[in-house]
Amino acid sequence: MMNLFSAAGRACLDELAKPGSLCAFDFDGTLAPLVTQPERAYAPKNIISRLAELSNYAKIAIITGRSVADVSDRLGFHPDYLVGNHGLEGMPGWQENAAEYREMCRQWLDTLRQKLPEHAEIDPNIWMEDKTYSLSIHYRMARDRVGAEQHLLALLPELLPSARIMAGKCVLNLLPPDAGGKGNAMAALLTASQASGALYVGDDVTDEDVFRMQHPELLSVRIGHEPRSSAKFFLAHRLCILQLLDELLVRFRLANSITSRLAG
Ligand SMILES: O=P(O)(O)OC[C@H]1O[C@H](O[C@H]2O[C@H](CO)[C@@H](O)[C@H](O)[C@H]2O)[C@H](O)[C@@H](O)[C@@H]1O
Repeated sequence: MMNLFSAAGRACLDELAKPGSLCAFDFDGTLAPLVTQPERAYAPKNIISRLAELSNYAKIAIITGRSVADVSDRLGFHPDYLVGNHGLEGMPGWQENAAEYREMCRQWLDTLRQKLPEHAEIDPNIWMEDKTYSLSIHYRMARDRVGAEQHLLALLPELLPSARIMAGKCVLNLLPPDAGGKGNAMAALLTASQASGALYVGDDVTDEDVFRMQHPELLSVRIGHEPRSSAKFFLAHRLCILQLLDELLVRFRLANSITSRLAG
C-alpha cells in the first residue's frame, strides 16, 4: 500500500483527471465521520461543496451499506449513481430480487427479535438496523465489543434462511447469500458509465470487495493504512479526503480548460 500523496499516487490522480472518469465513494467513515448513533451521521458541507463541483467534470457515485432513502437525505447533493445496501439497491435491474430479499430480511428480523433477548449474555445495547433488503446488527455501544461480536458470530450462522455475514466497523451486516456486494456494484457502474478511469475511496471491510477487483483502470484508495488491505493506496486519515478532492479539482479544472481552449 502506498500513500496517495506520493509521486506514484499523484501520477495516478493526473491520469484520472480526464473527461469520462468515474469517482466513487463510500459514505460512513469516508465522507461522513463515524459517530455512535448512525442517524446522526452526515457529510460535512466542505466535502459536499467539493463533490458538487467535481460532478461538473466526472460522474459521481456513492456506494454505501445504508439504504438509498437513508443516505440520500444525508448527502445534500445528487450524485449520478446512488447504490445502497452494499450494492443490493439502486443498480439497474435490482428490483428483480427485491421482494425476495425483503422477505428474507423480515424473517431474520423476526427470528432475531425473539432470539436476542433469550441470550442473557448478549448486551442490551446491541441493536438492529432494518434496511429493508439487508440488516445491520450494531454493537458499538456494547460494554464488551469483542464479547458481543463473538456471541453474535456464534448465533447468526443458525439463522434460516441463511445469510451472508459481512463484518464492518462495530457492526455485522446480514445480506442475502447470493448478494454481490460493493465489488459487483462497482463493476456494473464501470460498464454503465463507460468510464475511462475510476476512483474508489472506502474505509471498511465491505469496501475490500471493490479493492480486490484489481481492475487496471481503478484507482483504489483506503482511508487509513492497513497492510492487509487490497487497496493500492491509502489516505492517512478521513480528513485527507478534503485534500484529495482539492487535488482532483485542480487537475480536472486544468484538463477542462485545456479541452475548451483546443475546442475553441
Ligand atoms: O458502506 P458505508 O457507507 O460505510 O456504510 C456502512 C454502515 O454504516 C453505518 O454504520 C457505521 O456508521 C455508524 C455511524 O457512524 C456507526 O455508528 C457504526 O458503528 C458503523 O458501522 C450504517 O449504520 C450501516 O447501515 C452501514 O451498513
